[in-house]
Amino acid sequence: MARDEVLKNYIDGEWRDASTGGRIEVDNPATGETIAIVAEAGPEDVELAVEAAQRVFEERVLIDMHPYDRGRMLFRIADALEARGSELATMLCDDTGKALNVAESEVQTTVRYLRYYGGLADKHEGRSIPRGANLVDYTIRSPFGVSGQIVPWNFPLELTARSLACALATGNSVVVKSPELAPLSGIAMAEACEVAGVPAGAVNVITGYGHIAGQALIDNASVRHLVFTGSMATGQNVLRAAAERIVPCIMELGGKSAAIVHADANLDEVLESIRIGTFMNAGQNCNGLTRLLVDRTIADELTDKLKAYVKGLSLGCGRDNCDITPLISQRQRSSVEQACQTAIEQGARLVTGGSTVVDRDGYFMAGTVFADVRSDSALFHKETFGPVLAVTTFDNVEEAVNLSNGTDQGLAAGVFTRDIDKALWTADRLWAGHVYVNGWFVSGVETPFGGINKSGYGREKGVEALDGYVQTRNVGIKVSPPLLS
Ligand SMILES: NC(=O)c1ccc[n+]([C@@H]2O[C@H](COP(=O)([O-])OP(=O)(O)OC[C@H]3O[C@@H](n4cnc5c(N)ncnc54)[C@H](O)[C@@H]3O)[C@@H](O)[C@H]2O)c1
Ligand SMILES: C[N+](C)(C)CC=O
Repeated sequence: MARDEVLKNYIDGEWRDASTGGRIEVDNPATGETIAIVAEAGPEDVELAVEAAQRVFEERVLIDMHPYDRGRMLFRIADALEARGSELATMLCDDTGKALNVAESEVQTTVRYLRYYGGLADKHEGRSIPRGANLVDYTIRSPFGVSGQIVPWNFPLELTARSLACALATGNSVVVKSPELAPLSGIAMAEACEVAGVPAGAVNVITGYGHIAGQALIDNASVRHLVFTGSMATGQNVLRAAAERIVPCIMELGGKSAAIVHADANLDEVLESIRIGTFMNAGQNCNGLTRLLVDRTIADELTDKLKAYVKGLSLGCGRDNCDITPLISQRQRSSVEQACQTAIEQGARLVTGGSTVVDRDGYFMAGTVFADVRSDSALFHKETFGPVLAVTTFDNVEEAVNLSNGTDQGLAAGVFTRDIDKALWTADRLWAGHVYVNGWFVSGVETPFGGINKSGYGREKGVEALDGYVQTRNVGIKVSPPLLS
């Protein structure tokens, strides 16, 4: 792409400039340099996109397609993305700042979501309900219509695929609002849909700011289903708009997930989980390992190990596959720095890091560990979304579970122990959508994902996700006995 080319919105099968003529400059978080310019969609563009999606729904284009063919359409989108795999991984690296190996894995996960739900498209069945001799009764699992999908910047390609695949598999049409900080994945997804022959208007992708294009999407009367993945504050705003129109929502919000480390844990496994759970993608992971709850008897030993381990992690550009890559923006880095400052003011002990990296361009922040983090402090409760770990000690299993459950969120939780009884007892009591035992992020596209409490509701991933994209309707038929001659 030429640097001054403005990348367009994909609406009704066509590439369109923004009606406002507005544009958004996209920068590389590792350098601060502009890498692309995208059209800034306004309310008029959103209206056009929703109209196109609504027409597809009213004309029953996807509903009447054989589910097997909807599945094959998803396979073709997957093929189109896979064919550009290494190019897309590099794009993700530059657009979000993440490490190339993380970006490669995101592309693979994206392809797997599309194939997984493609395979399920003809298996999401209704049921027949026995009601006696003179009645036939069955259910139909119908799409909602236009699904408005709002995507965050931390995993923009796989999170676009995750919701879009479920929506198309079940016959909904889609308008995706890509994140303004990392909009290139949405464009790549639209390009793949075009290559795959997705009917015009079935998938529309707009790039624009949340408070303008996002707001116009959630307020649009024809949008009958919302999927929001992002922060709690924006999620509450989405819910208010949805409440006005009684629109169902899938809410995938943030977390403050804790790992419990018992005295018998394999500490090397714990450190490896911290490398990926806390520091991968600069800690910008909704289900990241952000709090470490450690048995007091091993707290000093583990904190010393942690200090050496985190200092030894490589920091640098995503293209060099470093462990700690830049944050998405200067604003995000300032917010993380502020959280560190508050932690110190509230009595936490800085073990390592805590500051921005000043000797290079980009939005880098050192890998940071705080010990003695009090359970009433902001660092214990508030999502930081940066490379920061908060360590707190416990004296017994009940206290560990209470500390883990002691925030108003509940996306993920973990336990490290060699004792299977202790692991199962704890897993049962950890109030979170996911419990990881002896390894962080041990889940896949086929395992259901979602929050408890203020981390949201509804499930993405796994077979369960499809249920959130359909409404069950019932047909009851009175059968009259035939006239006997
Ligand atoms: N649970 C999950 O699956 C999951 C996955 C990834 C990220 N997250 C969460 O996302 C957050 C980070 O992402 P973020 O900073 O992009 O979140 P964000 O809430 O700032 O933005 C998310 C999306 O919402 C849009 N938006 C902003 N204001 C809007 C408005 N008024 N109306 C409609 N849309 C609007 C943005 O443009 C963006 O596309 C973290 O809290 C993280 O935990 C959750
Ligand atoms: C997309 N995921 C689940 C890997 C990390 C969420 O931010």
